[in-house]
Amino acid sequence: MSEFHVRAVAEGEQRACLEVLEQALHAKPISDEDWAKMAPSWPAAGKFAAFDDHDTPVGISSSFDIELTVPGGRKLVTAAVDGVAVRADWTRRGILTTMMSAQLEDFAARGVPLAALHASEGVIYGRYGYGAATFDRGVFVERPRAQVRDGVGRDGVVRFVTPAEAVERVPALYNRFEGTRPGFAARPAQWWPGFFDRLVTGDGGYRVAIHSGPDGDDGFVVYQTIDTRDRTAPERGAILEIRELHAGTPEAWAGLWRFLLSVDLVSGVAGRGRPLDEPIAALLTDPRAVNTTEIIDELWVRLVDVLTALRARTYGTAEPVVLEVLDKQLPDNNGRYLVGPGGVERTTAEAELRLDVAELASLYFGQGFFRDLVVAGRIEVLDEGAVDRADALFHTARAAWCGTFF
Ligand SMILES: CC(=O)SCCNC(=O)CCNC(=O)[C@H](O)C(C)(C)COP(=O)(O)OP(=O)(O)OC[C@H]1O[C@@H](n2cnc3c(N)ncnc32)[C@H](O)[C@@H]1OP(=O)(O)O
Repeated sequence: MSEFHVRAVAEGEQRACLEVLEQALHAKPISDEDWAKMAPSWPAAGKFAAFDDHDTPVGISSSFDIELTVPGGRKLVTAAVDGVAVRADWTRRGILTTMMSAQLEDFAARGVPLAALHASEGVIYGRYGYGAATFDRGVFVERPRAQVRDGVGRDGVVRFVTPAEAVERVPALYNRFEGTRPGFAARPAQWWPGFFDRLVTGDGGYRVAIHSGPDGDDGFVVYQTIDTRDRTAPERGAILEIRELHAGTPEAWAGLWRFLLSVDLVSGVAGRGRPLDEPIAALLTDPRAVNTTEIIDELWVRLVDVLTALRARTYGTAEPVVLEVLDKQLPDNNGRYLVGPGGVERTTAEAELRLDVAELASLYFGQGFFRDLVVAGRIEVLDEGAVDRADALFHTARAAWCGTFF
């Protein structure tokens, strides 16, 4: 059997690595035109690949640095892991495992305290210390029933912009939002060409509309319409599918929804990947016009440096708890941590709860409960009183949401 070796991707090898990814994701081969758009978002830096005996790439794992807002509002440098794939004729030989090790060691050596990714499947990343940490919601709003309440979302103006204007204006607009929501991602310059520009200048028929309030532009939406009408059912209308909707103020958010629900010949507005606590039902006269179509994990998070990550966030009011963390890949993280509202430190005190770093990661953004993972046999309880304390410390009222795909 042929052997593989994993190394950093060299300049000029990116496109061949992207081909591995596109094939594994069952996408079309990348055209020259598409590559020209993608290339700025696909530098060699931050990529590890597996190569066969002929130095042909057969696996790829990529990342770039972003900043994520953690509970309490601080921003933490995070390795955004994207573009992970192994060619179908090379799977289940340990290539992903080798690439993940190389990548995690690189993050640790560079002092990057967090890593995050969107998982294609739920069974892959737990073994590398990642846990599902934020969640999002699919919604379908039935347009004929959906009346926005009077007196909200009326003060601003919504206007279409051309793809070229969107490419020029939206990044600066987004960067002004400065999210305080846990999970919010500051998008680096590298992110925009391959994700946003490619979307709005491509042939998917996406429209971009910007909302302006009293202080200027303060929100935007990217959507496409899918016409489901035919001669036998003309009343069916089109489905308007939101791809991105971000707003800097509640009024801008309400104004954008008011606009979307006003578009004619549309029977429903659908959105995937929306925040769990987006108050669409509260905005409408008939809350039953809003249907939740799915709730699914969004960001999988890895605490690369447990102490730095735990220290970066704030905690609720409760007596401190002693957690013993187990980390097979990054053993420097092994040990006990005293976590309380006053701060976090390493300790030699007796452990009260013992858990793997993946379980801790899944609770880090304040979603989910220690109690649930105890019930599921995923946290060892050494002191029963610690479970409620840990939940009071870690859980956050506001739903964590990233809203940025990578
Ligand atoms: C962040 C992102 O980019 S998400 C996108 C991920 N990419 C994809 O889904 C593209 C299609 N899939 C693939 O390219 C590959 O199957 C990968 C990358 C998911 C896995 O690569 P492989 O090289 O086969 O993984 P590797 O051999 O290291 O497997 C390690 C372990 O995970 C298990 N595993 C890996 N992938 C899967 C899977 N999709 N389903 C179930 N188990 C899996 C293996 O069985 C193995 O288990 P073991 O240690 O008990 O033997």
